[in-house]
Parts: sequence; structure tokens; C-alpha cells
Amino acid sequence: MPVKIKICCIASIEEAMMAINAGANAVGLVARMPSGPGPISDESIAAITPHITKEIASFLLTSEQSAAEIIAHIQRTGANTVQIVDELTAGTYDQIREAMPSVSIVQVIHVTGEESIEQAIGIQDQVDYILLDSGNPKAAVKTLGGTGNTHNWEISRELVSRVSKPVFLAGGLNADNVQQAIEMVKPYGVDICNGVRTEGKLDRVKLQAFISAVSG
Ligand SMILES: O=C(O)c1ccccc1N[C@@H]1O[C@H](COP(=O)(O)O)[C@@H](O)[C@H]1O
Repeated sequence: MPVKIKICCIASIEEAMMAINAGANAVGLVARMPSGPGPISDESIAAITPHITKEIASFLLTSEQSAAEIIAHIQRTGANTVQIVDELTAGTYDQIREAMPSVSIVQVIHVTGEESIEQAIGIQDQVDYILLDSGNPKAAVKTLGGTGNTHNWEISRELVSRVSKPVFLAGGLNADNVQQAIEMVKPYGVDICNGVRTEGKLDRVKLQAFISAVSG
């Protein structure tokens, strides 16, 4: 099966269309975050999601940590997939699913060490997808993605082999390293923000190079 491609940090309808027309299966819309280059307002996200057809996944990236806040966030932005970039600390995944049955749930695991494998195994039955990234939720100013940094792909590879849910790989990918990452980690999909941007804007040349590199 071809590796799915998610283009993240989409900031406008035009960027969403450019990504989809180039071959993306999913686009990521980053809401308020403690750090990172991608955030746009909830109003901007709500203006973009109606333009994305059902066969394309529209990911809302949320830093909310309670089920109630996450449900409200999905409702006000209209995405068909929610990417939870921090730990869920109040309420349950089941509450999100019951409130929003058509929305896919993606939990991010920041690969900080071997403990990330047990973390993924612990939540896998409650989510639809796992997404591996390179943030540090324990930093004084949390990083929850958009770092442009890779992490230890040996750990990611082992994690993928030990969970039964599809896994997206993110963190510092670009046209030059994505094929090696795919061969090594064997993810279901790959996800990118900084690697397809120039001065913050989606770069058509980098986008096409990345998509060609994923296809091999
Ligand atoms: O981009 C951001 O600002 C951001 C902030 C907080 C959480 C996630 C964020 N972006 C996501 O991070 C991954 C990896 O980005 P990169 O390729 O390493 O730059 C990206 O897919 C976005 O989904």
C-alpha cells in the first residue's frame, strides 16, 4: 500500500489546494500551541475545512488536554480528524468518540526514549492512529511538534512493529531523508511541516520533491 502523505501547517485555502493537488492524502491545521511555526486562528481553520473534500483527511492539531475542550475545539473548526499533540489528562478518548463518532482520533507520541513504546502500547486500543513526533512536552516551554528535528528512528521502528494501529512518522522529514525513514521505520504515513516551507510559506518545489521522494 502506498505510504500516506500528510502536509501540515496549512495556513490558507490556497495552501490546502496546492497540497491536495500535489498528491497529499491529508492536510494539517495547527491551532494555538505553546511554540512552533504552524499555528493559525480557529477562525482560519474553520474557513479552510469546508473546502476540503471528504476523501482528504483534515487534521485539527490541538494542544487541549481535556476531552470536553477537545470536543469543543473540533466542533468550532469542522475538521474530520483530530491530532492530540499532548497527553489527554481529563476525560477519555471514548468521550471524544461518542460526541464526534465520524472524527478519527490521532494521538501524538513524542519519541523521547524507549518509554515511548510502552506509552504507545498503552493508548493504542483507544485511538485510530498513532503519530510519532520529536517534541518535548516536559520542557519549560513545551515543544509539541513543528520542531524540524528528527528523533531516534530505531525506537520508532520498534514501536511500529509492536503496535497494531497505523502509525504516521513526523519530525524533521524532508525530500532527502524521507525514503530512508520509510525503509527503516515502515510507517503507514509520513507527515511534514518545515521541510516543505520557505520563509514560512508552502514551497511548491519542495512539496513536489517531497511527494516524489515518498513515492520512491
Ligand atoms: O508546526 C507547529 O507549529 C506545531 C506546533 C505544535 C505541535 C505540532 C506542530 N506541527 C506539527 O509538527 C509536525 C512535525 O513538524 P516538522 O516537519 O518537524 O516541522 C508536523 O507534521 C506538524 O503536524
